[in-house]
Amino acid sequence: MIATLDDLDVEGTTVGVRVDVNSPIDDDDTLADDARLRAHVDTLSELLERGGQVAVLAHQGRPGGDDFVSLASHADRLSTLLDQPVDYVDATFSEAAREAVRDLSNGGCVVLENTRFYSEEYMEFDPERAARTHLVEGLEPVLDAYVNDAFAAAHRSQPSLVGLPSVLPSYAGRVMESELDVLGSIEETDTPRVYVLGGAKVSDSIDVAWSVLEKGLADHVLTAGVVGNVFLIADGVDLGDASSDFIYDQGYWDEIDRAADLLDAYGDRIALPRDVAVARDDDRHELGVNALPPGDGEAAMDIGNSTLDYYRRILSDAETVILNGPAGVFEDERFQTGTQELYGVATDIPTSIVGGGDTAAALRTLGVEGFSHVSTGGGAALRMLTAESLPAVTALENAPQRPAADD
Ligand SMILES: Nc1ncnc2c1ncn2[C@@H]1O[C@H](COP(=O)(O)OP(=O)(O)OP(=O)(O)O)[C@@H](O)[C@H]1O
Ligand SMILES: O=C(O)[C@H](O)COP(=O)(O)O
Repeated sequence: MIATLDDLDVEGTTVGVRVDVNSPIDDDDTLADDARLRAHVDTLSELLERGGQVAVLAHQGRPGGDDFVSLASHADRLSTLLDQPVDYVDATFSEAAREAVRDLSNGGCVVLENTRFYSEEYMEFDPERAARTHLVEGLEPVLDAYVNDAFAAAHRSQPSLVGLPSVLPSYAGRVMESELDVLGSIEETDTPRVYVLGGAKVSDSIDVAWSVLEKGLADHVLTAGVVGNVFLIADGVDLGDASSDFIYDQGYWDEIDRAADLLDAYGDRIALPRDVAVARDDDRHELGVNALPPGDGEAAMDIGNSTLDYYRRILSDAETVILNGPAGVFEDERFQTGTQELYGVATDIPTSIVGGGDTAAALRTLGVEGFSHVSTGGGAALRMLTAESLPAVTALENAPQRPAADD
């Protein structure tokens, strides 16, 4: 049983709130998209309005990446979204950070620096060991409680996610609560239930497919994106060198055998693309699977129209659809059709659940809306779809005793 904000006596309490605001970043190292920040506004404003002091903890990017930047511009944006001053301190658990937290008055909010600027926060620990990291030992003395709202990072066992809840009374924020509610009860949704697996996380998607087919949760699995390409190769289709090299370079070559095993075991419930789109003379050009391989240097970048017709027919009977990952390279407008159309069909299904940070961003760009639930999580949502436990959620379940709620 996980405690929520309803169980927390907030007035006068200093709360460390872990959010996931890992976002696209512009060339000047500032925030390019605030969707993930907006998702956490309810949790943060509730805590502030109920008289708490809030220290926000988050990561941005991965070491070495162009998006591995400070949270200064996130704090600026948060100030606008919360309509109140939000301090920022370029420290996470040092004396400077503790001082900034101690200085908070009731209803005050400070954003601490990118947790991953410190190496421990990019390592995986068990909760007991995570509790003895510098981040946890540095912050614990100035916090009364911990709230985890970072569902999208809940598959990581890093100190700010599993260490702090080992030593502080801990609660799920509103985002975490709603994600666990929806993604944790998929087996109760109406059938026929269809899973659409696209995007580029091939191993994770094959794990999900195994799990939902084996457990009888999926009436159909539709494949698209790089996942669909791997299944086509597993089915004996020659996709040409460009797509094959891409799959090899991404480290997914071994997944072809796993996809073939899955087709052997559950082929009657797995749908494969019937055509693909490639770039030819700078335009989109569709090729039926029978016309493959494509020309030299041409890669399968999207699903084509006959695949869309085929998938539309399967989806027309569905009561529930769960989608993860785009159907094609949506960043290139020639290859947006698959994602736009397929996800568009899904909005007409009574229960439609979408996972994936990139996917959610793509859908906003493409103007596709009207889903029952759009998850903030990519890897975390996929992991949850396999019914595996998430370390940060387990840490909340095992968190220490808490003070009683105010009502
Ligand atoms: N046929 C294809 N060939 C190459 N790349 C593709 C293809 N189809 C989709 N992609 C790429 O897949 C990427 C998104 O896949 P991913 O699985 O990471 O999505 P996601 O789960 O929504 O993302 P996130 O990790 O942000 O949660 C996009 O960058 C898109 O260009
Ligand atoms: O964007 C995400 O999926 C989360 O913020 C987790 O990021 P990570 O994959 O770098 O741990």
